[in-house]
Amino acid sequence: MSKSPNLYSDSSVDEVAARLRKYVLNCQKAALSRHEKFQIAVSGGSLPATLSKALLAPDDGTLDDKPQFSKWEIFFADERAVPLDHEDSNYGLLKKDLLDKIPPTSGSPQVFPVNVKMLDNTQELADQYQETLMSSFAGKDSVRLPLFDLILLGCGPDGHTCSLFPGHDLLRETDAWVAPIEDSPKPPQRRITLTLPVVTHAFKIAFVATGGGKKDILKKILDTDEGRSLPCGLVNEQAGEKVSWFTDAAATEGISHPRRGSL
Ligand SMILES: O=C(O)[C@H](O)[C@@H](O)[C@H](O)[C@H](O)COP(=O)(O)O
Repeated sequence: MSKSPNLYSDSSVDEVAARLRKYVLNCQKAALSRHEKFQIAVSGGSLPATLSKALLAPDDGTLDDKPQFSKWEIFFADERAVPLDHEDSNYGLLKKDLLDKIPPTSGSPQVFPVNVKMLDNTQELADQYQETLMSSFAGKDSVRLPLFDLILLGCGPDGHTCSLFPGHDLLRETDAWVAPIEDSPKPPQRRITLTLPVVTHAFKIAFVATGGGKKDILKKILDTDEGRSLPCGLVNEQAGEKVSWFTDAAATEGISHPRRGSL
């Protein structure tokens, strides 16, 4: 069993964003030294806004403090089966919150949205996205699982993450890298998602959860046995110290998690 996840709790969202920036840039540095690119996956929800706050803050002038966006490959940890300009699209959200705001001088990331020609069939949408991952991660070699440098996730009030929901059959998926879901309890119902083995295989996994609305679920996930079987709890259990939680004081009130890391 791997060690516990790291838990960082700051007093404000601005401080969470500052810490997240440092963490993402550390991950970027490690990734660039491994393979000269930075391959990440991001979810929807409130994450893109916090990520934008983190990454678009002024840098300190050193290379280590600059997002080198031209070396980034951005994939989606989950996506809704809607057109890219639809208000429910995670791509659309990331575009609005982050991509459109990156100054031209900072370079442009390569972004991998879903193939909108497949929106009518979520199985095909998932299969196509898996093909996209295969060509980006496998090259000519066949790999068992894609190895993301970093996966950035949110945590839902029921403990879901990506579009992996508590008690859903998808949590038992072991073959597919990307799977369809047609009965998401969080609207819209039709989505695709990275599967649990892909998430836990990543080099690093970061959860960003802020605000008093996350307090009860974070306590459950981080402090109770029941929470271990929730999707976020499963990621914690299976990926251990590769996981870091970026939270604020409102979200962690009353938590007695054993390892409050410092970064
Ligand atoms: O597309 C989605 O619905 C998300 O990827 C989902 O997993 C989200 O990250 C959580 O629901 C947390 O959302 P909030 O950060 O808005 O609470």
